[in-house]
This record gives sequence, C-alpha cells and structure tokens, in this order.
Amino acid sequence: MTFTDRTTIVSAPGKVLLAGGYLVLDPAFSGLVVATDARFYTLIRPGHHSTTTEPYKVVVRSPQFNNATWTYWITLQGTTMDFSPSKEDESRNTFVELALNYSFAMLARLVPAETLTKTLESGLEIVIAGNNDFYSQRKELETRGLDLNTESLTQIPLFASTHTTLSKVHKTGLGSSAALITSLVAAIFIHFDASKLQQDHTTNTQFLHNVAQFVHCLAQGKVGSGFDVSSAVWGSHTYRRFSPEVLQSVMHQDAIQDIPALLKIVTPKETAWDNVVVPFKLAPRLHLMLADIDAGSHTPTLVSNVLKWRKTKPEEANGLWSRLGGSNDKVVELLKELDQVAKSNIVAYDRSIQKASTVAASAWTGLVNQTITNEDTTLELLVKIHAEFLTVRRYLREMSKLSEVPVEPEEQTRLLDACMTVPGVLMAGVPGAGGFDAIFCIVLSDESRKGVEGVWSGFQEMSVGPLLCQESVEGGLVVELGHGHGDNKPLSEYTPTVQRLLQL
Ligand SMILES: Nc1ncnc2c1ncn2[C@@H]1O[C@H](COP(=O)(O)OP(=O)(O)OP(=O)(O)O)[C@@H](O)[C@H]1O
Ligand SMILES: C[C@@](O)(CCOP(=O)(O)O)CC(=O)O
Repeated sequence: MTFTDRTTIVSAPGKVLLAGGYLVLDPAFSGLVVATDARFYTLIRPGHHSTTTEPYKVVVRSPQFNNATWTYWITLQGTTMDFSPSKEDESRNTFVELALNYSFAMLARLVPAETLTKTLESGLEIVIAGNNDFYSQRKELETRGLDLNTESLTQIPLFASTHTTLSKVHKTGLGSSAALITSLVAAIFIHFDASKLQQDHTTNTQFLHNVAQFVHCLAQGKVGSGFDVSSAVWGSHTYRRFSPEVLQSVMHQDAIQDIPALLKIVTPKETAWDNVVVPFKLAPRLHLMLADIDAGSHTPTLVSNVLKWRKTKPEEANGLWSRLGGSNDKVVELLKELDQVAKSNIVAYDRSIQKASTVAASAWTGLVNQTITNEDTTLELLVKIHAEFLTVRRYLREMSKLSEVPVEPEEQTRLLDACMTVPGVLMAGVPGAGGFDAIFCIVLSDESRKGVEGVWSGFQEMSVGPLLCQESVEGGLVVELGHGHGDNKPLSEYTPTVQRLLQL
C-alpha cells in the first residue's frame, strides 16, 4: 500500500458576504457571496486500530488546536448504526459529532454492508485543518516577534498552531464551521463511495449541500440563511435562501431515530429545495482584500436585534429592505456587466483598469470626461459601481441608526472611508452582519493593494489584521485526493498543501 492509498482529502472554501447581510435571511432578497481561496480541509484514511471486529474506532484530530482529539465508536446493526462518543474525551465537538453521526447513519442505509465493514475494518483517522486565515494569527506573530502585517503572515507555516482551544480561538469570520462541515460531510460520502448515488453530478452536489446544510443548522441550533454552506459547496454566487420549512421537521436531536425520513428530505429527487444559486465571478483584475478587526461583534446578537427592530417597526424596516435590496442587486448587475465588457475587449478593458488604478475612485468621473470619445464603458461602469456601493453603505448606516445596532459603526466608517481614498479602490465595506468584525476592499492593482495595507497598518483607532486570502479561483468543493484523483503518486508530486496534510 502506498502513502496515499485509501486516503481521501476534500476541501471547501471560506466565504465573504459582500452584499445582502440580514436581507438574505428573507427569501424575497438575495445576497452576493464570494468564496475565498482560504480553504478548510478534511482528510480521511484508515486508522491504526488492529482489531477488525466491532465496534470500529474513528479518531478525529485537529492539529491546530494542540492536536485536540475526539474518539467515536461505531457498531453496525443491519441498516442502522450505533454511534457513541468516547467518554474519555476531555471535550465534545458538537459540529464534528453531528456530522459524523448523521453521515454514518445515512451511509448505513445507502451503501452495502460489505463496503462499510471493509472501509471501517481498521478504523478511521480523520484530520481537520483550516487555512491560517480562518483563525487570528496575532498570537503566532507575537510568539515569533513579528508585526501584524501581510509580510509577517507569509512567514507563518501552513496550518499553524492557534496556541489556544476551539472554544477560545478568535475566528476571523470566514465561516469555519460551514466550510468544516461541508468538507467533512463530502469527504465521508466520497470515502465510502456514496457520493455518486444520485442521478447525476448536479443532484449529487445538491445532496451533499442538503446534508451539510442540515448538519450545520442542527449544530447551530437554528435554520440561518445558509449562504455560508452554500458557498462552501458552490463557490461564489448570488444566493437566495431555501425555505426554512424544508428542515423544520428534523431540527431536533431525535431526528437520528428516523433516518429514512431525513433521507427523504435531503434527497433532491424526493424533496425539492428552492435555494437559488447563480454563479458569480469578479471581473478580471478586480481582487478581494480582507481584514479582521480585533474588536469582534457577536453576530447572533446583531442578527437578533436587527430582526427585533424589523418586527417592531415593519414599515420603516421594509422600506429600507427594498431600497437596500434594490441597490445590492444593482451592484451585482453592474459587476456582471463589467465582466462582460472585459470579455468583449480585454485590451481596452485592461487599459481603463490601469488608468483607474492610479487615482482614487472619487476622481474617476474626471477620467471619464477626459476620454477622447467619451465612451469608455469600463470607466463608466467603475464609476457606477463605486457610486452604487456608496449607496449600499448609506442604507447600512441608516439601518444602524434606525435599529440602534452597529451594522456599520462610526469607527468602521472612518476606516472604510480611509481605504476609499487609496487610488484604485473600487469598494470598501463591512461584510455579512457587519459590526466590528471585519472589512473587505475590492482593489484594481497591486499598488492599490499596498496602499490599502498601508492604511490598515497605520490605523490607530482599531487593530486591523490583514488576511492573506483573496477570491477563490477553484470555486466550491474540491476533491484534492482520492478515488482516481492522482493516487499512488510520490509524495513530492502533490501540492504543498496536500503534502502538509498527509504529514499532519
Ligand atoms: N479546526 C477545527 N477543528 C474542529 N472543529 C472545528 C474547527 N474549526 C471550527 N470547528 C467547529 O466549528 C465551531 C465554531 O462554529 P461557529 O458557528 O461558532 O463559528 P463560525 O460562525 O463558523 O465562525 P467564523 O465564521 O468566524 O469562522 C467550533 O466550536 C467547532 O465545533
Ligand atoms: C446577518 C446574516 O445575513 C449574515 C451573517 O454573515 P457573517 O457571518 O457576518 O458573514 C445572517 C445569515 O445570513 O445567516
């Protein structure tokens, strides 16, 4: 057996909700979610358990958290499966536990018993690791005596220790739990050859999405909008949520008692899910930058307060919802138009982007007027996108004021405005639920990127921690290893990330 025989590695991206926070909870509105090239990885391989008799041992490890380990025991009983966490574990991991329990219970109904026993016979080892960007690296930088900047971050090795526990870690808002659950569920189904049981590729992917969405909702104890799991599966897109009623009947711990009923709900040809996913791609030369602010807001509190206000002042809120929804849609439409313009004449497009990247967005109108023919579509679109996104921000500040919830707090406004003075910054905003958690910028050149980094490192009011990731090029779920994906190659032929994962 070679090093990679019977090893599966699946990854799923992190996310940034650029537009549509709060609104996306309502199926009448949609949100723009961009997947990041920071990814979460699940590796599954045979364990070292010598006994081939039941119960089978499944060990899950998280090397970034002092090698936190959770052990589970599995016994097969016909089409059912008994699953129990080890009593000796210091702590439980609800997200991981629910993903395993439900995935294995479904597998017991979906795949032949021989496949299950053969795959489980020496137990399983599961390794979970997220790109460094998912967790604040402040402690690691401090340990190395490095300043908080991009240059220092590039010196940290892959999957660095967080120097803390899962319950205390400072997360950066990229959606670690959604990317984790999605990669874990998909890796299990792929490892047991059960990821192709639906009619075709599209329904297989929708099935994995439905299972991940269910597990994530159950672990979070509520049915959220689900855009994070959706982008972990499909990458960047405009997202319209599924009706929460689809999952209502299984949102309790007893759902494990009736797996056939659950399978009916997650199987696309039995239950029609009404989520709408329209793929999205940033136009060429537009790049996403992210920073985590070390002042953290508690997202569930922000959400519950905004929704409380919407309930008490429906007229006020609904008016704002439709104006903001309209503006969000307009931003998406204009960004798509820009991508089309790039496709139709990339040379002219590149020239205009180059021009725009040397001045601040507020001066772009002047550039349009200077063009000889007055018909530079790229510049005109940049001007419109910039203006429309400022409108989005104005509505978010109106929401903050009316609901008394700091969606775009004044400190963030000052930081975003400072970013917007840098030449070649198309937009700067608070992602998702907003608050003090994070900011994003869309920039047109490396020079603009450096300018923004300068603003961040010099900002005195708050500690702004740059992330290294940008928009994803790979999209959603990726099978990095396993089932015909380059098995048996020498270790040196794998990507550095896969090599590192195999050694964790
Ligand atoms: N590396 C990991 N190993 C094991 N479990 C993890 C890991 N990272 C995250 N988790 C699981 O995800 C949970 C965190 O989920 P939670 O919903 O609180 O965060 P989140 O909203 O996804 O955070 P963020 O968007 O900031 O990344 C942890 O309690 C743990 O169960
Ligand atoms: C406020 C909300 O719309 C977005 C929250 O996004 P984030 O976790 O802040 O990226 C909630 C949701 O969509 O589930």
